[in-house]
Order: sequence, then C-alpha cells, then structure tokens
Amino acid sequence: MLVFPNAKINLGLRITEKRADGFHNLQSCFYPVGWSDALEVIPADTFSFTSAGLPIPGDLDKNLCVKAYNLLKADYDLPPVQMHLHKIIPIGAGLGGGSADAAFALKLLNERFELGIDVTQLEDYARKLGSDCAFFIRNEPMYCLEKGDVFEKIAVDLSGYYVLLVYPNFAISTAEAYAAIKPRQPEIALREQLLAPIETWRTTIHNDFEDSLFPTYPLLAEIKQQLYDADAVYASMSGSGSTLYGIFNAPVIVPNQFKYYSVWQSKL
Ligand SMILES: C[C@](O)(CO)[C@H](O)COP(=O)(O)OP(=O)(O)OC[C@H]1O[C@@H](n2ccc(N)nc2=O)[C@H](O)[C@@H]1O
Ligand SMILES: Nc1ncnc2c1ncn2[C@@H]1O[C@H](COP(=O)(O)OP(=O)(O)OP(=O)(O)O)[C@@H](O)[C@H]1O
Repeated sequence: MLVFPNAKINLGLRITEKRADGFHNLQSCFYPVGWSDALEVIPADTFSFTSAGLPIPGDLDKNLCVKAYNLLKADYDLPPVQMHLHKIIPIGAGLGGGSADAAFALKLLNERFELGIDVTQLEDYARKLGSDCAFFIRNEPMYCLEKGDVFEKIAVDLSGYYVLLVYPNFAISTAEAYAAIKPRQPEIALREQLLAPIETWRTTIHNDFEDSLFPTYPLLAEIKQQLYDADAVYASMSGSGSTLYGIFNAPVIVPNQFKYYSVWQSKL
C-alpha cells in the first residue's frame, strides 16, 4: 500500500507560554500543502525500513515511521512489514514532514491490517510521536492550541490561491528555535485575525519564531521580502523555519533569486 504524506504550513504562530513539561503552548492555524513524501508498506517475512531521496539524519530505527510501527505493534498483532520511504519534503524546514510520515504510517497500518482504530484514537497515538503529528491524522486546516495537538475548526479556506514554498537549503532545529523564544500572550487572539480578509494578514498575522531567527539568519527576512516583491498577498516563515512561503492570487514566475533554493509551487 502506497501513501503520500504531505507537508503543512503555519498561518500565524504565537508562542503563548512555557509549560511545566518543558514544551510550549501555542496558537496557530495548520494548513496542509501538497509537497509530499511517498511511503510504501508491504507485508514481509521480517521487518525492514529503508529510505531513499533526501538523506534523513539519525539512525534508521529512530525514524518516525519505525516508531509509528512499534507503537501499534505494542498494542496490536501486527505482522512484519517492509517499509520504504522516499523522502522529498525538506527536513528541519518547519513543514512537519517527519510528523506527516509518522501519522500516515499509523493510518496506513490501521487500514491495511484492519486494526479498527478510530480517528480519535489514531490522534492519541500520533501525539505520542510528536507535537505536530496528530494534525496529519485528519489533515485538514485547523486552528491549533496547546502543544499544537489540540484542534478547533476554523473557517479559513485558501482554495484558489497559489502557494510558493522556498526552502533555503539549510535546516533549523525545532528545539533550538523554541529555546530562543520569549513566550507572550498576544493582545488579539490569532483566530480573530485569521478570520479577517487575507489582505489584512500582512500587518496582523505573525510567526513569533521570525523575531528570534531573522536576526540570526538575515537571508530568511530577505526571502520573505522577495516573496512580497513578487506580489504575494501574504508571506511568512512556516513553523520554526527555515521554509518561507508566499500566498499568491495567480501562478508565480519563480524569481531568479530563488534558483539556489528548493522551491515548490501549487494551487491550494
Ligand atoms: C514549530 C512547530 O512545527 C509548529 O507547528 C511545532 O511546534 C513543532 O512540532 P514538532 O516538530 O512535532 O516538535 P516535537 O518533535 O514534539 O518537539 C521537538 C522539540 O521542540 C520543542 N517544542 C515542540 C513543540 C511545542 N509545542 N513546544 C516545544 O517546546 C521541545 O523542545 C521539543 O523537544
Ligand atoms: N521520516 C522522517 N522524516 C524526516 N525527519 C525525520 C523522520 N524521522 C525522524 N526524523 C527526525 O526528525 C527531525 C526533524 O524532522 P522534520 O522534517 O519533521 O522537522 P521540521 O521540518 O522542523 O518539522 P516541524 O514543522 O515538525 O518542526 C530530523 O532531523 C530527523 O532526525
């Protein structure tokens, strides 16, 4: 069985407080985008995991796909499988690629082996694998709270717009990005700002990680400005970086300055 775990972007990201467990509470809208990996699972005599495409840092047995398999194996009678991941979504990019792989692995195993796990339970399993993982179970635009794993419906619909993602070919560690953050409750809740017309977002919708990361990596601020120069209606960094995205009214002729980066464009 073959699935295509996709990335997400964050429409706004406010880090509101540090929690007793060391994590941070946040407000954000997670929005799925089509930049995708490919994950194939077939029954086999013994368990194996392989990957191709972009090299993934860390041991193979620490891969989130393997962790997802082991998590379900602890509770269900799962047969051995051969798992193969073709990695396309940039890593350490704020696009939640690893989290998507984990969530899609859970969904795939549940379906393929008819485990009968419902969506709420799948989200609970996903939460154990990472803060971003649970979002990818339903994989639809959501207002996210707490660790980014508690969801409320929100009427944000970008259908018909175009998105251009720019990964500047260097990774940023999520843990390090959080360590540099000074949490703060925003005066106006992000939810309220997101419900206003997209033309207002440029002056209202903020990703708090930009404040600490742009001074360290001025290139990120430059790319954001270049997205606006190319007529983005809204541009921002996604998650804890390093990817920048722009939302456009029409397809974009990719600016020349982006030729050294990994770029991806699609209609939303
Ligand atoms: C930046 C975001 O992508 C926004 O969508 C996410 O908050 C990151 O989620 P993630 O990559 O799934 O993060 P995890 O794998 O759960 O955690 C990685 C590290 O990020 C920090 N972390 C993560 C999520 C969170 N709400 N607070 C945190 O402080 C912790 O130091 C943690 O050890
Ligand atoms: N299948 C996987 N794909 C990518 N990274 C993985 C995977 N499994 C484990 N990892 C580990 O997770 C780390 C970060 O992965 P990921 O690409 O999801 O981060 P990110 O782009 O910063 O996403 P986020 O938005 O969740 O912060 C990698 O450095 C890698 O060591």
